Amino acid sequence: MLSDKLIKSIIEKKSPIVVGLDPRFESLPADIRTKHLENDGSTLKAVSNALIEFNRGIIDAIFDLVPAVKPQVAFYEQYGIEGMIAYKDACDYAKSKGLIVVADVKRGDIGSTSKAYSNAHLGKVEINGEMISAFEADFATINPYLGNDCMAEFMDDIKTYEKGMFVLVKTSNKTSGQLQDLKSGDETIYEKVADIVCQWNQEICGETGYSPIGAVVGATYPEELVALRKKMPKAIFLVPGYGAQGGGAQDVLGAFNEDGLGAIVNNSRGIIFAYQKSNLDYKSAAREAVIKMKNDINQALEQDQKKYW
Ligand SMILES: O=C(O)c1cc(=O)[nH]c(=O)n1[C@@H]1O[C@H](COP(=O)(O)O)[C@@H](O)[C@H]1O
Repeated sequence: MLSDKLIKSIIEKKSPIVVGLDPRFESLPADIRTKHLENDGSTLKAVSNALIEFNRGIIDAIFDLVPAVKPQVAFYEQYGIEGMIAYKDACDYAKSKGLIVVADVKRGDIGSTSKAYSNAHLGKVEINGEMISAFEADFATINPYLGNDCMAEFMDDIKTYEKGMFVLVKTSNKTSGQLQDLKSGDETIYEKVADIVCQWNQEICGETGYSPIGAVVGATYPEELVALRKKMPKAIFLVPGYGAQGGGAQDVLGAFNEDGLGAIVNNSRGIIFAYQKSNLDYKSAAREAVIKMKNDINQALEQDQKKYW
């Protein structure tokens, strides 16, 4: 089961970290930008080729240190079809290096439309009797706003192809409370979503005790992380908001179970653009940033008596 694969890789690499592949063309190293603009002019293709070169460099620099990467589709989609070619390359290249890929697509619609999203990112499409993969990720991020049936449509593919999903429970952004913190009866909306995740966790769970149905909870809400961890013991938490959004090692401690497992912390800009605050080239700077993040989190876990290894 995918949750077992992720937990085992976290243990093997001693690294509960996911690197966010969220490239912005204007922030890429000048030599990469110049080379591709010279080759292809001011075109979407030039950008796409630059993103491919940049991402491959990042993946080469960090694949032995972390279990997973998380490409956020918006950074590719903005460049149209050419951008999506770079998105697919990020997924495929990461997988070729043994990494687990979290497709940050934040999908969810009426059931039948969700099924099409699931086909695109986790499952396959049928063409003339043949089953073919479009984008082949492992996990997808899911927006639960439309309710249970929008999530249920991903379950077939999760079971058939050993995939998983991370459901948005309490997001890291400033105004996440505007809807998510509203009360319905005794519980907030995000607690209601957590209840749904728990129900899915009863239905599917791996030998490590963790389910491939995980939860997104932001590093920027450390108290909520603690409470939600107790509420969803079998869910792996995807924790964004570390680094650029202000979260640090102490803030994410609550995401981990007493066994020292159960969470992967995402950092995108703080790793891929670490070179901007360093004298190193972009690959070495990304590697250094991952090592520092790993040490910081492991040290905090050790002090909290939660370190697994
Ligand atoms: O689902 C996500 O990954 C996500 C959820 C959330 O609550 N907050 C959040 O920042 N994210 C994503 O995590 C990444 C954070 O990027 P950095 O702030 O650069 O580390 C982006 O890809 C966001 O879209």
